[in-house]
Amino acid sequence: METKLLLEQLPVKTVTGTVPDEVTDLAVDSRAVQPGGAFICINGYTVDGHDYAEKALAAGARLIIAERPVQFDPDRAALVLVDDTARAEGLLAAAFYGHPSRSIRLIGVTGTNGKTSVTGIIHGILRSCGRKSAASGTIGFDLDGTLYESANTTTDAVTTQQMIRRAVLEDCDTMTMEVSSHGLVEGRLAGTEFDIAVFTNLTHDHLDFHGTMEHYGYAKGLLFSQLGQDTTRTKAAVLNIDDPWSERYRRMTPFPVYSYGLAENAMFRGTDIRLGAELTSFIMETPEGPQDVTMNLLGKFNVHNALAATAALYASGLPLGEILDGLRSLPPVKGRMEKVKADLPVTMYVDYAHTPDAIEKAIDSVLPYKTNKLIFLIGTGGNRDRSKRPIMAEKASVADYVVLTTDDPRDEPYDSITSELAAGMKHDGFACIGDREEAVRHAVSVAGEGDIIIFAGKGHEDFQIIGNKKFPHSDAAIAIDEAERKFGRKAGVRD
Ligand SMILES: CC(=O)N[C@H]1[C@@H](OP(=O)(O)OP(=O)(O)OC[C@H]2O[C@@H](n3ccc(=O)[nH]c3=O)[C@H](O)[C@@H]2O)O[C@H](CO)[C@@H](O)[C@@H]1O[C@H](C)C(=O)N[C@@H](C)C(=O)N[C@H](CCC(=O)O)C(=O)O
Ligand SMILES: Nc1ncnc2c1ncn2[C@@H]1O[C@H](COP(=O)(O)OP(=O)(O)OP(=O)(O)O)[C@@H](O)[C@H]1O
Repeated sequence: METKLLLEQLPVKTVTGTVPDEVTDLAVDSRAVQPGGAFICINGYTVDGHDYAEKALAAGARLIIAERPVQFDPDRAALVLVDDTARAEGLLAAAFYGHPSRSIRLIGVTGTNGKTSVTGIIHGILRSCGRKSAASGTIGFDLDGTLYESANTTTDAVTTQQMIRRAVLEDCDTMTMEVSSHGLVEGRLAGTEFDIAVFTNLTHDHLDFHGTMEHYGYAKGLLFSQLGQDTTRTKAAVLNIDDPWSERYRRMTPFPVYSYGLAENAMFRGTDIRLGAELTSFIMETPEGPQDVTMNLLGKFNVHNALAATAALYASGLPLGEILDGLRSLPPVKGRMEKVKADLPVTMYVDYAHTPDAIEKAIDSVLPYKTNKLIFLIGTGGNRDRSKRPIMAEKASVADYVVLTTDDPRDEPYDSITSELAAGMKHDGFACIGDREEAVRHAVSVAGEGDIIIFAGKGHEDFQIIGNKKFPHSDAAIAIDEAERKFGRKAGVRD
């Protein structure tokens, strides 16, 4: 791309050195720099990208975008100073990749819980209708059925624009993105044009980063204000009427609102909900009248997620009949109240609940058909929001027996995590076992025939991060192994 055109995107303070006619690539990581490319220096939480400018130049960078002067040879490269390189990254990346978000229908999904689920439901419905679709988030980047790994729920701006561009080149008509509050606050989405913004809910999480719920709530609100003010465009906000924050988000955008939830005035409303161990049924009230829905997604929270996805797709113009056919045939979202497929005398689920609200919702989803004991295993990550730990255990106390363990302990000692969880327990029926494999085995060992066990916190993940290393880990595989041992029979794992 012509350097002149690229730099027109930015409020530039100064340009020094020899400006190349063209820039061949953009990078925020010196290790990814291509000869003839531009390197953007980001001051991160761990290191300062400005300290890697020299490496970037050695790798062939011809343009350095920085907030402060760095050493460079003015005959071989140029230095562009700006106020905020994180914002610059978004604007440059959007321009460099040809503003791909303008060439595709882009749906953004934000909220404390449910982003992965709603994103997966929208993507799954579109694909089941034979449409090409892309999705990005915690699970990775899914380009119409091919999954690529990604480092974050909402990736850095360069990666984000690259993904949208790939979706455009693959002729996807829609891309659905999980939008984290971190991503919004850090400007990872600067330069990204959303058509539809979806809000799931706002409850306690990430207060180590945002400080207060008020700041956290406003961070999520950025998605709605970033829909912009150009009302000649067909855009929409999809809001959960049961969450009080929706009223504030409604006021942040001039675009039409499609509401959903269980409250009476919701445009897409769930009533007559029947929760089962394998299926969920409900009536969906819609602008086209009531519809019967039976789906493989479990738990009341998934009724909310199904309503959100339906409202978003309806707002995008997909016929209601096609949306509901897709919803009815959708498999469970990976690792979200996903039943462990094994013929055993216990019913086991793997779930990703790692916030107080998600734990409450996961337990609520099995209470209607629980006949024996409910055993609930929860953990939390190390070196992250500690204030939620006792509240999580308090919510988990509704279960008959609770196993307190770790998700990704990182550098934090097991005991510090489990003891902070234990502080919130409301009864004595619990055990603290920091080693997650041992904890999973213990949960199974105390179960009797007819009991339900929920393993929460790791969901779809097949690893555990201990220290700074990833180790293979699967709650389901360990649970099946232990259950076979306990009940003295092969599990007969089903497809
Ligand atoms: C705390 C946080 O947000 N960290 C993010 C941040 O990392 P960082 O600031 O530590 O980066 P850094 O290592 O200091 O590097 C600074 C700069 O130097 C560059 N560098 C570094 C080394 C080198 O050799 N050369 C070089 O150029 C880096 O590429 C970077 O541009 O920037 C990275 C690149 O964009 C992110 O991957 C990383 O997310 C980490 C993995 C993370 O865990 N983030 C969490 C808090 C997060 O953002 N979570 C939300 C989801 C929340 C939810 O569940 O809802 C998310 O969207 O993922
Ligand atoms: N709408 C919802 N309301 C409350 N809890 C939910 C909802 N949807 C899912 N959950 C619970 O939250 C867990 C995580 O769900 P999901 O991964 O969809 O959320 P997320 O917002 O993507 O979370 P994360 O950003 O941590 O990946 C689920 O396993 C379930 O226990």
